[in-house]
Amino acid sequence: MTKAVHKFGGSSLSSASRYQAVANIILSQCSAGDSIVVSAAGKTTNTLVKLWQSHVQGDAQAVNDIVLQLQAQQSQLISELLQGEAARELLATLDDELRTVTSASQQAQLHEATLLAHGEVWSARLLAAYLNTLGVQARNWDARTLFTLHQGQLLEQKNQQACLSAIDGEHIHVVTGFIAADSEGQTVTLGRNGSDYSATLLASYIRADAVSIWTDTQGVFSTDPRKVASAIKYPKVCRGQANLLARLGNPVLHAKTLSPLKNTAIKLVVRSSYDPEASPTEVVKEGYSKAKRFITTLENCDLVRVEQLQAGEVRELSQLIQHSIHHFSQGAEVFLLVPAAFTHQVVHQLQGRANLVGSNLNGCAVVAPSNEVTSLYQQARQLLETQEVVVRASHIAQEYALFLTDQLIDADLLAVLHDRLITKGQELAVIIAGLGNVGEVFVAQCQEQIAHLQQSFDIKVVGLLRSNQMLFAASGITLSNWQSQWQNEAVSYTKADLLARIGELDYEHKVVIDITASESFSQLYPDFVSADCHLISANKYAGTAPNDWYQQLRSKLQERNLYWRYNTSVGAGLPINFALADLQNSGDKIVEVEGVFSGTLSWLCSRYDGSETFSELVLQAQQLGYTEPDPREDLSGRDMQRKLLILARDLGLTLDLDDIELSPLMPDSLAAGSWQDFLANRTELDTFYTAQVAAAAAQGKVVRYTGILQQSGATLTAKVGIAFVEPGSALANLTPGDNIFVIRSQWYQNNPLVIQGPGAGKEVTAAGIHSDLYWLIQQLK
Ligand SMILES: NC(=O)c1ccc[n+]([C@@H]2O[C@H](COP(=O)([O-])OP(=O)(O)OC[C@H]3O[C@@H](n4cnc5c(N)ncnc54)[C@H](O)[C@@H]3O)[C@@H](O)[C@H]2O)c1
Ligand SMILES: N[C@@H](CCO)C(=O)O
Repeated sequence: MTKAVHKFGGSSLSSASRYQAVANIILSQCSAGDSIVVSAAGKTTNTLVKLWQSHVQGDAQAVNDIVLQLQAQQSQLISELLQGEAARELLATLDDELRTVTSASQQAQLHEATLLAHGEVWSARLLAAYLNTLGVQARNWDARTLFTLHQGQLLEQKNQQACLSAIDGEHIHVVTGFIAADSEGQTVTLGRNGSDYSATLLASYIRADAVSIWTDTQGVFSTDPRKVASAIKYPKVCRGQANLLARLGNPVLHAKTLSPLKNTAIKLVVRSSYDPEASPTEVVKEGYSKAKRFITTLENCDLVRVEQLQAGEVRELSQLIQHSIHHFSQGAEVFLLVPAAFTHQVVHQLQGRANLVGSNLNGCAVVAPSNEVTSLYQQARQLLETQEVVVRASHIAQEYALFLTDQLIDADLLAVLHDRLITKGQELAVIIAGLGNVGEVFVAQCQEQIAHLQQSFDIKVVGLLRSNQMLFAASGITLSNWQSQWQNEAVSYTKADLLARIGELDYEHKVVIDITASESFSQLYPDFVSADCHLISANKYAGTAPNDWYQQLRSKLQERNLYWRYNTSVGAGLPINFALADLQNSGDKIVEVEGVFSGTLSWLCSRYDGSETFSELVLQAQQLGYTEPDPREDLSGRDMQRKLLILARDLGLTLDLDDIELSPLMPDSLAAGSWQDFLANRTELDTFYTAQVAAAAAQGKVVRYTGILQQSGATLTAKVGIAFVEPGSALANLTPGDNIFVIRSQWYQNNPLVIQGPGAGKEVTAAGIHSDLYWLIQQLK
């Protein structure tokens, strides 16, 4: 049986609705035998610390006020989550505990760690009780009965026995984080981020398979994503780098968290309790992931020079102040980087061997693969200089460069540093789905194109997908002979297989390029976005999906800072979406887009002169690679209707497909049945079309298939259909296969902006997809 430990931090439990979200995660991801380690809800620990300070200052009024505040907060959580007896029981216990706190304070018998422990005890008790009301067999554990320390050292054997006998396979075990007991049974705390440490300790004692740290960020990023929007979430980070980051200011993982995992195969992942579907970061053993680039910031530290630093002394000091301390040697001297609040304690402990050499320092550290550190150090130094940041001290080591400065590295400066130092030298994994007309040409062009793009970005095609088989190679497929690799290595796959392979990719960036004509493939987009993939589509289904689904996809992309390009879905390689976006971004207001947006229908109408039947021409258009897999998608007007909807949504309109009026270029009788049925009855199409031609000719006109999107005040016109146009007009004189987009806007009112050119065809479409890929890379660089 596999066992997992999940840890939820304070922000994940900050309100009743957050508890409910956590319970949902537990319901969907946990099974009996799993353990849930919890921190104190929201800011409860801070409030308890304030209570302690008021007690120390002898401020009885403040103690009372804070007790009332805690009572109100906890009672509210209990009452919102539990009912009846379950609620009454917890409220009564809470009252008893707070009464004991007040009287202990009055009698000067309050004990700091015991007081702080209440936060975790309340969370574990409430979560277990709430899970029970949901029908989960949950049990709540006070970690003081599981973890014992003697003189600051864990009693490993005793703890392991206690944990193994407590954690049975029948329950979900909700365990308090942060707290333990000493050998006299007194409460001790495990320090900052102590609950993460509790989770990995418990996992090591019960020999769990995996630990998930659920937090408010989606994983480990190249820098703080709250400050830098373009921070890159890494799918995998090595334990060594994670450890170093923890000591150099990255708040996601504490150095201590990793120590119980040493010499174990326990998997550690960091994921978001706010977005459980988002792919996590896995912290892996050395050698299981390439080293990445990071930049962290440091605030308010002191630099202390130490004489004769003993082995293990830094660990003891970290234990003492319950905060990780970074140390390094420069020349023959050893330095400690200590959070300023603890310098006094550290200097005191070192008994005359410590000298303060810099105080109130800020700064940053660049953590990177060792062969890149020297050049990054030089670039960072120069950048800091140009930004007029005074570097008081710096240090370069094998895996990082450290800069200690007077000024704070604020979000703007961090964004500049991140942009110049971290986003370079990254890799993009490309997954191409659909190896039909366009897809095959795209892959053939890829070899040369990627060599060209490679100059600025490392790109690897890692996946090729057909509807039933895929070829996946995480280190890259050799494009010069992908066909023979396909013959030997392609395997059939399910959606789950595909998502698992994408989830395993150790790349900074990933993109799925959809060159299928498959609606079901487009329905996987939300999963791709959850796996942090950018999207490029030639396929029109996602862009024309029902509005709610479409909007959710857009928000999800935005939340994750991911891009979606689909320029070829309208007008093939023509820059129509670019043009509309540019006009709007520069303040213009588009009032009308009119024209011919189907390569197939343009080709058919322009080529038809009566010398060949219309259906004969349809088969030729299919051969030329203009049509959709089933050309009735074109003849029905549906494909052009989709294009008009994509344009309308780009203009900010909230429409669905059926809001666009449509008249087909084929008789309704041919819509049903298979393609073979269509072929058997194709004369019906010929009769239909000749009738249209005759009707147009009677008016001195010719047949074309056109579309219009027009906004006039509150009136919106959106339709595609058969039109009879003047023989000399621009619509009549299109080169067969060309599209034309006539754009009227505030700025292009009387003399419209016209974009015209090939609107279908495998070469131009494949080239258009390369243009989308190029655009994506420009954004990522
Ligand atoms: N042909 C053009 O000129 C043109 C222009 C612009 C956009 N497009 C769009 O490009 C897409 C591809 O067009 P095409 O002409 O190459 O079509 P196609 O039918 O020749 O190729 C599509 C390929 O996708 C594969 N496929 C289907 N479902 C799949 C799945 N679930 N996973 C992986 N592969 C799958 C099919 O087996 C087929 O090989 C369509 O969406 C089309 O609308 C085409
Ligand atoms: N079948 C489509 C392909 C381009 O989207 C057309 O003819 O326009």
